[in-house]
Amino acid sequence: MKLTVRDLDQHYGGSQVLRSVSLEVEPGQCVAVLGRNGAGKSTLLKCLVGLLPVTRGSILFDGAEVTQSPNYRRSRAGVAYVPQGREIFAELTVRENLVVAARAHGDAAGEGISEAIRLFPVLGEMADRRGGALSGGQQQQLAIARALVTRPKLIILDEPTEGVQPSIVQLIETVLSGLKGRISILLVEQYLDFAAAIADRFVVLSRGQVVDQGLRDEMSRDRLSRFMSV
Ligand SMILES: Nc1ncnc2c1ncn2[C@@H]1O[C@H](COP(=O)(O)OP(=O)(O)OP(=O)(O)O)[C@@H](O)[C@H]1O
Repeated sequence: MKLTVRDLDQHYGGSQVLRSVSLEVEPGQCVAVLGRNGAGKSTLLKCLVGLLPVTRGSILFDGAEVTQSPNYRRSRAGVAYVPQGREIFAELTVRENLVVAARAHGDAAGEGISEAIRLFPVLGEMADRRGGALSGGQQQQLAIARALVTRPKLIILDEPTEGVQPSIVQLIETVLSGLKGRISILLVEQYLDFAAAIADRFVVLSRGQVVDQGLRDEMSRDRLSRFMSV
């Protein structure tokens, strides 16, 4: 799926958080949005998936306008979202978390579930454990798996490495790299090494504006780190 974002503005009450944000994710490409805390990265993702209204601009999936479409319709169109903080169902088991997501997308047979467990084997081992009993890294794997069982065309992830140990960061990197080409990926990330390992392009946000963007290989670490927290 191709994602096109044009001149997006967003306000929380009187304060403007996004300022004329434009970006594109080509089919099968991975784009990483970088920027300091409070730059507006999470707000941008929530606007794209329909969890926050925009005040101006447009969002297109494969050229079709979805700017006013509700979240469920964007999800049906093939967009999956992995929010910051994971938001898995803590009281449901790992299997139930996956089944709920699969059923919501008409995949009652759960073929997507077997595939997700193949990618994240620990979820098979923990299938009967409550989501809330998993470690942070296991919950992140579950959150990504839950997005993948919907068989998305575009997956949008908000800081997937936050609070996750290095070996799991490596696994997530491998999984996302393997999906690239088939699925478009938009990710918000503070961890530059991880972003650099999988992203084809970087978009840098500062105070709600795109201040820099380009192909990964064109953007030096110095150029990027001017707009990062570290
Ligand atoms: N619900 C809200 N109501 C009012 N202002 C908000 C709300 N959520 C976020 N903001 C403000 O919007 C701005 C952008 O926040 P956002 O969470 O999008 O930034 P971010 O780049 O994702 O930062 P972080 O990395 O800390 O998540 C911040 O100034 C924040 O205080």
